[in-house]
Amino acid sequence: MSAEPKVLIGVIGGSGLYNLGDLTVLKEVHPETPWGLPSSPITIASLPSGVLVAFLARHGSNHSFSPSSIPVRANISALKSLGVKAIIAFSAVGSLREEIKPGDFVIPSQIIDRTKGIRPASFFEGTSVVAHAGFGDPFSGKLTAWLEKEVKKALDAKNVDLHTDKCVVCMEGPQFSTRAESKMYRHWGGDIINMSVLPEAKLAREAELSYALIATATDYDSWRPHEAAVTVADVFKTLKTNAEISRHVTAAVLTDLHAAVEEGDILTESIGAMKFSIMRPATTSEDLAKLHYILPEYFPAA
Ligand SMILES: CSC[C@H]1O[C@H](OP(=O)(O)O)[C@H](O)[C@@H]1O
Ligand SMILES: Nc1ncnc2[nH]cnc12
Repeated sequence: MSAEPKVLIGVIGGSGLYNLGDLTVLKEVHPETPWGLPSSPITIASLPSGVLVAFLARHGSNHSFSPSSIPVRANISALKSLGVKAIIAFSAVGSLREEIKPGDFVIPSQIIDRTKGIRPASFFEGTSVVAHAGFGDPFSGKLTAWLEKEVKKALDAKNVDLHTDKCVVCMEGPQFSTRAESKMYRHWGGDIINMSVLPEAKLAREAELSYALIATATDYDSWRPHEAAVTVADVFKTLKTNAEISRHVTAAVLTDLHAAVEEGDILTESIGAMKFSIMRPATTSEDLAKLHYILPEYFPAA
């Protein structure tokens, strides 16, 4: 009897990327988690190599969730419940640098948090548990390094530029930034801006999942003097091409990434990341059951 194929990699699609193209869809699941339902049903699909991938549309299949109302805890916990160990998240971003042109791809290494505290950003929120995850390096270093090499090869074939080691500013939205804010983010060291890498990256860290972002630039935000400030119409201009290139990237890298994840080294930073983060254990059976769903190693079944 052969073992069930594993779904080790989750892909989160952002604005414009609502499916991974013509992969073989095996099933769709929509698990009810302790934090509710994910944004959309999760598609389990097979690559031509037979490798399986779980795909989730961050804003829902019809883009029904605004960035501030995405059920991120449900999304991350649902992916983990399927056995996912590493997440590749795609995001449409504004560029804060002249050299990052609309149509370019960026794999960032840092985040500046400009969300407004209205998004639930921890699995421990509302429970008796107090925990503090390390977040100095908000993306998985090993996964990012692996992607930098392999995504570059895939993009070279399409003549698309890749920028690495950049800083993404995550703003609340839904309105875009003012010109003054956009200029300030450049002074702060921001290179690109979006509305959705947080709390996704924080929750992936708490769930001990490896997480990396592949950002696709759509516009120059609002910092350029004498140029119009960004509108959704600008974003739409490159969204379709960026989505096609994103599908090319996933088709090119996911089989080898699955092998690398299975081999294990990529996961060594994320697995065990929460081991010394918990200050106060669960004091109620409800909290224990809830957190067992996301971190069974530290919250064993009663
Ligand atoms: C459509 S412009 C603003 C919207 O686009 C980005 O979405 P995602 O990161 O999911 O690709 C940005 O973060 C905003 O949510
Ligand atoms: N300029 C911008 N600001 C915030 N999120 C974005 N997503 C795409 N472009 C953006």
